[in-house]
Amino acid sequence: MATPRATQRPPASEKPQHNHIPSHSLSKSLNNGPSNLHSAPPRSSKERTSSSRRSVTPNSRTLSNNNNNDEDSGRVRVAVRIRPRNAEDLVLDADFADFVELQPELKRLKLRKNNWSSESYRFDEVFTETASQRRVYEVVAKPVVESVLDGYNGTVMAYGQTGTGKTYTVGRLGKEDASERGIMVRALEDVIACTSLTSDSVEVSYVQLYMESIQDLFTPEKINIPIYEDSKTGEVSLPGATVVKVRDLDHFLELLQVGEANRHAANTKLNTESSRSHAILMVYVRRSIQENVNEITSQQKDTRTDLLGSSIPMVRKSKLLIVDLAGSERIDKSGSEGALLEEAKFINLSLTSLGKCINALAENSPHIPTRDSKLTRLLRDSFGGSARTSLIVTIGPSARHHAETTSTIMFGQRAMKIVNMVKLKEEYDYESLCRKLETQVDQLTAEIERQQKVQENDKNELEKQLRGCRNSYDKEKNNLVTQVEHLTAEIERQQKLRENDEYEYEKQLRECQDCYDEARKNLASRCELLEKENALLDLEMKDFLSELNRQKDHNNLMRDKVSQLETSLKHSKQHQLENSTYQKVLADTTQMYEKKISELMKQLDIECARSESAEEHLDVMKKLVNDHEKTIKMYEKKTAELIRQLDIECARSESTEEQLNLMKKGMDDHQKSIKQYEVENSTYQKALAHTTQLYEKKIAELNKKLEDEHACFEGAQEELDLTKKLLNDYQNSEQVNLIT
Ligand SMILES: Nc1ncnc2c1ncn2[C@@H]1O[C@H](COP(=O)(O)OP(=O)(O)OP(=O)(O)O)[C@@H](O)[C@H]1O
Repeated sequence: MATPRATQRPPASEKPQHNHIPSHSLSKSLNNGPSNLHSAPPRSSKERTSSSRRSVTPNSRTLSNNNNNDEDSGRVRVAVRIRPRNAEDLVLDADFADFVELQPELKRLKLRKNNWSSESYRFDEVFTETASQRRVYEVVAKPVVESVLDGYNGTVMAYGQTGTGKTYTVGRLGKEDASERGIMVRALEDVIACTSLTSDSVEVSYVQLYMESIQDLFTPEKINIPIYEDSKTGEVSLPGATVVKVRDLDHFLELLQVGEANRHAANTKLNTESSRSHAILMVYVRRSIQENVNEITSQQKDTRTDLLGSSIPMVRKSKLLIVDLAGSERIDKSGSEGALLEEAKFINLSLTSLGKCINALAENSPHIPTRDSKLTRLLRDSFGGSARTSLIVTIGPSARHHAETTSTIMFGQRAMKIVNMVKLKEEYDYESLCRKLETQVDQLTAEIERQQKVQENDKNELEKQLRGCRNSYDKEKNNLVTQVEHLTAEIERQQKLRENDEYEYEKQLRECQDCYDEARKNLASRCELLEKENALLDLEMKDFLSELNRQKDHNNLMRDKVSQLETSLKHSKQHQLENSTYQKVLADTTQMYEKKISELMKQLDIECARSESAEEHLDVMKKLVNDHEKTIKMYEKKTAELIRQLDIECARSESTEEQLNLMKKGMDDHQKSIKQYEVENSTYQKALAHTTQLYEKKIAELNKKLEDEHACFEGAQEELDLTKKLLNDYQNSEQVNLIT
């Protein structure tokens, strides 16, 4: 219940309804089915919400200005629902049909006053006792929910006497049977389905108003929660209440169950099954808008791009109130006493002040007593404010409650006269812009840091590679140098060895040659000597032989002589007697000759032995010559082998020299590639410096942008604070005026 429309000034951030009137894809199904309380607005095919929505694809949300129901679109819609008869009703009220007559096809309800007169009342919808929960939701609440999704505040409220089905209609969880789900669950189901998990948010608070104290149903310890009214926007909120961000429907069902349990616990404490409090579910929907660029007028474009030179994201922050009021029975009829009476008075106070406000609004009264109770303060926006409101009034079938039913019907009738001025709750989403820019700056900074890191890494990698190359080059160079040194040393050593060997071999060869020559010479001289000796010996032998022969001849002669002598001796012996002297001389001569023969024989033996030994010596010498010849041959073979080895060594030395040349060439190539690396490295460093400069420039620009944006934001904030202050002052002065 807001101040009269004439006195309301739409805040700068809000748009009057004639610009945008909500509609939503969800009504599509309804347009073909049963009519709903709020006229279904036509859709533009252009506007579509993003595909990241949680389920169905929403349709157009823009209305043409010449909508026929334009005048009527802000009116509070009222439907009436009758509870099916229960056992008690069946026993006690057989005459019910005579008291109330429902004409759903005419959307009328007839109440019989007395036997001869009855009154007929027209509603936006009349639900019979067979109406399903789904139909009630779709007709009563769904248009409001769609409106909320389009950025308008909305209220769905159940009003009626105790036990007529308010909680059943609004708060039924339908745990066992989903078809029994009430408005709260179905509304959240649609809200969750039509919002994006990433860009939108759905939050809920659940409170009860009991004896003018607001208690948090999520955190029941929180009582006496103060109401905050935004003097500028007229928005009513409960900053002290727990706000829970809804993840999904199951999460919401859990939350609602907790709230219901807390509400039930409070009722049980009061020893009653009926709800003694008003339960209010507040659903805060925040949706970011991805507007079609073609649909933004150039003026809008200017205002949305002036500040930062780039488009500012828009956000729609709407609120849905689903209210399950306490029973509206009369105190005298309920027969309450003591504490219950006090409680009933409070319930009545809030309901009475709600009734008063409704009356004042219905009669276009200049003063609406919204501040009389917390309920009316909380519902300030719902009746005569900027919200789209649907009211479902529940009645019981019992004729015994004739007065309550009539009063409920009259309440509904008066509420139908109230016309709200629904306003789009759209504003610049500075928060998300700030977040977006901060994220962008963070991302850019991170990107720059990443790039710098990458470049640094590249540089390090290149330097590492270069170092590696240099190291491997140095290593290789050192290796090569060492190898060359080794090889040179080896070659030198080999050469030295070779020279030594050569020298040694030559020496040996020379020695061998000398030995050989010497041996040959010796052999030759020896041979000569031996030959000479041989010749001598031959001569001697010949002499000996001739001598021997001569001696033999002499001997033979001697023998002949001896035989002659012997004959003579015989003769002599004969004559011995004749000549003893002669005999003696003969014996002496024989003796002397025998002695000479034995000496000659001895000499002959000696000469033979000498000749044998000379022959033996000759054999030895011949053997020695043979051995010498063999040794010479062996030396020749060895020399040939050494010459062959020398050739191999020469070939090896040549190949080593070739290898050395190759290595030197490799070294030159390495040096060339290192030079190339150095050139590349300097190019990379230049590019790095250039990129770094670019990024630094970019960061500076972004920082400047951010600072400008902060400055704008602070300016706007200051303006906001100033306006708030002015409005507060104005309200204070108005209150002072009212009191006076
Ligand atoms: N349309 C309906 N169909 C079937 N049962 C219903 C219907 N409406 C109400 N009831 C039943 O009637 C009883 C009372 O309903 P409910 O508690 O919703 O009334 P209420 O108006 O919320 O009462 P209170 O104000 O005392 O809390 C419940 O048992 C409920 O299940």
